[in-house]
Amino acid sequence: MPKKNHYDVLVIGAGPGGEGTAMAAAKAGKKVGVIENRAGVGGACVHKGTIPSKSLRHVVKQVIRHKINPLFRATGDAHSFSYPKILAEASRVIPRYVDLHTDFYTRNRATIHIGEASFVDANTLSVKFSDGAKERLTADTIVIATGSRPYRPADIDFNHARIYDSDTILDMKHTPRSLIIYGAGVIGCEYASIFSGLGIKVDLINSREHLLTFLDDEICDALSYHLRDMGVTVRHGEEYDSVETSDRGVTLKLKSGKRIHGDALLWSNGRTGNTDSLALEKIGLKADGRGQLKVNDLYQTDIEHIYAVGDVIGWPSLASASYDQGRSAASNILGQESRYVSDAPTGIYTLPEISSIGKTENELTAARIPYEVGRAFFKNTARAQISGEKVGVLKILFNVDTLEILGIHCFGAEASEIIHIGQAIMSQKGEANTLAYFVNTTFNYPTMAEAYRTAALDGLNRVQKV
Ligand SMILES: Cc1cc2nc3c(=O)[nH]c(=O)nc-3n(C[C@H](O)[C@H](O)[C@H](O)COP(=O)(O)OP(=O)(O)OC[C@H]3O[C@@H](n4cnc5c(N)ncnc54)[C@H](O)[C@@H]3O)c2cc1C
Ligand SMILES: NC(=O)c1ccc[n+]([C@@H]2O[C@H](COP(=O)([O-])OP(=O)(O)OC[C@H]3O[C@@H](n4cnc5c(N)ncnc54)[C@H](O)[C@@H]3O)[C@@H](O)[C@H]2O)c1
Repeated sequence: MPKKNHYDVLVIGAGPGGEGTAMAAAKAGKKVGVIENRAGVGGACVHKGTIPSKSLRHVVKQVIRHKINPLFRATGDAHSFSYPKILAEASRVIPRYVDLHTDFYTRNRATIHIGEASFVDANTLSVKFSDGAKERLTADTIVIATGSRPYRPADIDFNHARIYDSDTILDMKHTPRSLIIYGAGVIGCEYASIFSGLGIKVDLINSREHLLTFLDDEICDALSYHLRDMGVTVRHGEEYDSVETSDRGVTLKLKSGKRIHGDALLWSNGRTGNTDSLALEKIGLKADGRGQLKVNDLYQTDIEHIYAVGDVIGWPSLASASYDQGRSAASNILGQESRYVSDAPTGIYTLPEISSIGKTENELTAARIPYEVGRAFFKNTARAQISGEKVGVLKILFNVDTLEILGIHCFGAEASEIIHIGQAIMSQKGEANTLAYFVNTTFNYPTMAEAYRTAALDGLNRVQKV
């Protein structure tokens, strides 16, 4: 094998997981190669997932403001914003992001090979290029960061012009009047917000009994209320039976006998790990039924020098966690101390957004931990009064005896930013993590962070001894 084709570390996939690994290993002086089967770096995160959906949401938020703000309403007709137009605006961020991150690889001398990787043996990968040519690369260590893609049941015709998943919805060329979303997980709820925000009638079909069951009940209820308030019809406990299509639309038949009609269908019911093209059988590794790989706390697969990070290992399947898992895998490869990523906060970009960290009320009750709740409603903060973003609440759950903060749950504007203040305090050891911080520290005013002080005072008032 020519020396130029041998690497210390070879990474498959240039999404957040692959980038985190590649950057950390390259900075430590390792010779790093990255194999990526898309034309540009960034992974599904940049091309199909986090970045386009958040950018789309950002533009939709601007449209909503435009529609409701009397100052702008007089200047034009907000209804002329079609989905393709909004998509075009939102998509501008992608090439900028790809250029920026390509530079990161180049500056750190990590070589990118654009092609499809598959195993030849446990130290050799074959790369198939778009023209059919192949090249072999070898490495001491290999990191699988191949991510995931939408799960597509065999009985749904995803080639039909009216049926989309979260990848293909980013190519939709028309503005439907009504949209059925099947699957009310994070992706389903975020897109329900986006499309209802555009004035499109949305039917959100959930196979479970509540939305996003991992959230605190109160936050779940608030999300349901606000989705319905935006015109989304939410149906729980429903399972699809079949999908019928015509040139004009889609009918989703449910096992309960209901027939839901829509101009288009967005299927967002789970994802599959990208492992089927890796020829894992050549090295004796096996993915589970969802295409995911099992790893230990060091992100090693059953083969010591083959690691896996990101969506391909399943939970929590977040860009934030994937990047840090990649950095941790690199630390392990380098023989340094590393962190198993188990503390990622939840950030859900519905309208309004949701963020949380730590335990929910249900979890604390089940564990018989004596806790109390301190709440602050955004409508009572000066900053929310000024910005007009008055919907929202910050909840702090704390131990009644020690005042230790056990969980923070936030619903409303900038929730995913605000959460980090609480996260920083919760990560302190011992007495440094108490409610007292928020009442004994002066914060900028007017800010949304004021909600922490209000919630802490509310909580303390509840535990004052009589
Ligand atoms: C609609 C949507 C919205 C999301 N929003 C958020 C959010 O707001 N916040 C958040 O934290 N997370 C969000 N996520 C999740 C986030 O995008 C993923 O967790 C993240 O992309 C996972 O990173 P990764 O590096 O594991 O994989 P990916 O980003 O999927 O990258 C893996 C790359 O490897 C490539 N690849 C696969 N197989 C091969 C092969 N054999 N050879 C070469 N290359 C290969 C893939 O094509 C891909 O480009 C969202 C996801 C979706 C779908
Ligand atoms: N803001 C964010 O952080 C964000 C946004 C979008 C997506 N994501 C990530 O993408 C991942 C995929 O999102 P999603 O909405 O496609 O899927 P999801 O895992 O949230 O679930 C979507 C739906 O699929 C079904 N489902 C999922 N797993 C199932 C199982 N094991 N058994 C039965 N039914 C199951 C459920 O009906 C659920 O309503 C999420 O796990 C999330 O981490 C994150």
